[in-house]
Amino acid sequence: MPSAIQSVAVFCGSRSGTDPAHAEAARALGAGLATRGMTLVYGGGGIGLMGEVAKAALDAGGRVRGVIPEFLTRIERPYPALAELEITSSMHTRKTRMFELADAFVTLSGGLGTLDETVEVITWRQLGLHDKPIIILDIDGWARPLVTLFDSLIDRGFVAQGDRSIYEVVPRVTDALALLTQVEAPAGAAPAARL
Ligand SMILES: Nc1ncnc2c1ncn2[C@@H]1O[C@H](COP(=O)(O)O)[C@@H](O)[C@H]1O
Repeated sequence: MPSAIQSVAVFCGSRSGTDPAHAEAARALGAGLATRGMTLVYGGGGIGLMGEVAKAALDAGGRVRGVIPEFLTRIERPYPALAELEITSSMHTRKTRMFELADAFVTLSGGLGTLDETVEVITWRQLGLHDKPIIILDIDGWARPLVTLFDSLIDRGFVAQGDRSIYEVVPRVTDALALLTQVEAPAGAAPAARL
């Protein structure tokens, strides 16, 4: 039975980028999820946009669940006030665990790690392993080159036309939050063993 979205994995940068709009968006997203009663699932770090989104969600009284591989705890420094932090043995188990904990995914601006996480949940949905909503935020034009690449892959016949509907691209945090309150959480997803 589909139900309301209760937990959202946010993929975002371990750096904050050059434009303060990215950090503002991270804070708005964290606070917005918290005030809507949605749990934030994220990579557990206390740095960059990851730290901003977690702090904002916690400050707004939200539930935050961090998932970080042991080797990264010294680099991405878990957010100090985080009560719920799972430490995994590898990047792969981190990604699988974040996938399991989330009803939906939101990509905020970030670097290569953010790209990897985003493309992975898109491809898992393309392969029919899940039906969870995927929202890409285009803050300060961050997502435009990515969307252009995806569209080019469709135009060149490497990706099916219908796969364009796997993800939504929105310009504002308020649009992402509105979508999350409208869509339903899918009934089931692939067991971790299939990921
Ligand atoms: N290859 C990767 N797969 C998944 N996640 C990764 C990978 N490389 C880095 N990450 C994590 O993603 C976030 C954001 O990284 P940015 O490169 O700053 O976007 C961070 O937690 C990385 O550990």
